[in-house]
Amino acid sequence: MKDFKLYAITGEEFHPGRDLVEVMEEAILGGVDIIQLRDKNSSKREVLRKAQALRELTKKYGVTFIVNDHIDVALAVDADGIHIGQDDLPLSEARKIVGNKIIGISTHKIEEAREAEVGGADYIGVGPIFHTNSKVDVVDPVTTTYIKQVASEITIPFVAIGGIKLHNVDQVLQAGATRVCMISEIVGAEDVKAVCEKFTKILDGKGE
Ligand SMILES: Cc1ncc(COP(=O)(O)OP(=O)(O)O)c(N)n1
Ligand SMILES: Cc1nc(C(=O)O)sc1CCOP(=O)(O)O
Ligand SMILES: [Mg+2]
Repeated sequence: MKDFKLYAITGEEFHPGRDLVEVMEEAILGGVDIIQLRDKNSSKREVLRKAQALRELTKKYGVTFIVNDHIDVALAVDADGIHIGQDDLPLSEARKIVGNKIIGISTHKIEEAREAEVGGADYIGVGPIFHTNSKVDVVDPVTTTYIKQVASEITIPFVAIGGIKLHNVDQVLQAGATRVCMISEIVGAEDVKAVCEKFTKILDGKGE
């Protein structure tokens, strides 16, 4: 897969009154290089409509597009890939359906990371690093210790997620992460593009 650094997940509850595509376009203009559509509340038809719009946007900018949970929607809009959790379809079954599209898997402990790597995942999510209010059924924070474990052992790309903010991202990078993923800190920002530019600079080693 094309490598990435700054991963934004949609979260419309964090920008009431603002258009989804507009917010995600600002994020891309600020340096986000991969976007995931995550929508826990809409009907399948509505998720499809949003996925079509985000597919068009990400194509325009050459940004990778991932769909969370809905493999059928990902296929319908020709997304670049899917993101699945530990309770979703197993990787081997998902692979039969999506072929060589990107498959990302959430992991919360090293055994899950090893299994994902051996099973042929394209990347793993590593989290939640810190406390997060953006996911209801979330496990306790795994802390930066888990990043260190993954960084020292796992060879496929990994992205840190969960409670990551401008004020704590340094801890995440110091632990060995080179890719970060956020919902609220990005899409809930007053100036989405400016926040993403700050993250981009930090990830490029040019931040303050
Ligand atoms: C990059 C990334 N990492 C982890 C997750 C969490 O996915 P999942 O465990 O499927 O939980 P939900 O997002 O569906 O609540 C993710 N979406 N993206
Ligand atoms: C969707 C999700 N998955 C997580 C995991 O650890 O698997 S943490 C998380 C929420 C991330 O949102 P925020 O950046 O607002 O904390
Ligand atoms: Mg999911």
